[in-house]
Amino acid sequence: METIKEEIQAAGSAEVNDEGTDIELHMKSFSPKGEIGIHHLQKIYESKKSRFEALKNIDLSIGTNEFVTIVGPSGCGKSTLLRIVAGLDELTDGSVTVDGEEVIGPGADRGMVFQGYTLFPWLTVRENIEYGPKLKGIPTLERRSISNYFLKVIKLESFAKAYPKQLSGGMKQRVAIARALANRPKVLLMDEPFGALDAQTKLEMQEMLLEVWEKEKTTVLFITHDIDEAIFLSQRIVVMGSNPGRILKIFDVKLPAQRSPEVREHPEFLALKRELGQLLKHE
Ligand SMILES: Nc1ncnc2c1ncn2[C@@H]1O[C@H](COP(=O)(O)OP(=O)(O)OP(=O)(O)O)[C@@H](O)[C@H]1O
Repeated sequence: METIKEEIQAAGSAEVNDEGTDIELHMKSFSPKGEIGIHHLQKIYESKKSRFEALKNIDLSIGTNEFVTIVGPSGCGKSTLLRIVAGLDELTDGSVTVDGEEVIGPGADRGMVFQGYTLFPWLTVRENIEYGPKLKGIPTLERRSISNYFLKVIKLESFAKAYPKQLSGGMKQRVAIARALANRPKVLLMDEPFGALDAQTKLEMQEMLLEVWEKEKTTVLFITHDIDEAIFLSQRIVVMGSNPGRILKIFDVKLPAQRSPEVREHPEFLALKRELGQLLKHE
């Protein structure tokens, strides 16, 4: 076992306890940054017959380990913006940077979680989590320590060998989050990840996501239609309007950093909910 311990510690990212039975991954060697810069971004969808300005003059800076949520009416360009930050869509003008480096395509520094369950059905939960690290050529032993760590974080250790079809919707999304995080992204991009879940599961997932975010120190850019969800999760909320897609207003969420379920009754929560509701009603 000593050999395993040495091998993992040499990799600089994990430690084995004294018994050597439980491989525990630590974040020592992991120094996340994840500053996102969106500068004068414009996106035009153009075909022979039509021209549609989906995003106009978007300027937004998101700091390291910040949790920012975008809300706005359907079609205002939220997903387009997120996909451009992910490098999945091309921008027309302006630029997007992560830690000062221009985004020119998808990269392991940005993890993505969508509403649809995008797990590989032919792989087990553990194999899904280990998929990214395996692609990167991370050795089996280290991959195992990564999946052990994230199985614990998402509280699905006993489902390591299960296949996606054996999981509930909430469990699948937990695995999707773990799979994205296993790549050690600096930025987690989430497009309505809890949109398809029932109300109770959604609340549980929100709490779990905040726990994970506090542990992992990743920057999160999150999209939702749900104002309560936006306020509960975020440090800042970006409200977008449509035609063309643009930023209307950015709100600081002045709630305690530690978000317990009771925070939903906080006067600041209720006041912000009213203000956001009013703003979105006119969009
Ligand atoms: N490939 C495309 N070609 C042309 N127009 C597109 C394309 N993709 C998106 N659009 C248009 O761009 C606009 C923004 O779409 P987007 O999906 O980003 O909005 P959204 O705010 O995420 O909407 P929703 O909340 O309904 O998911 C919409 O009007 C959409 O029809």
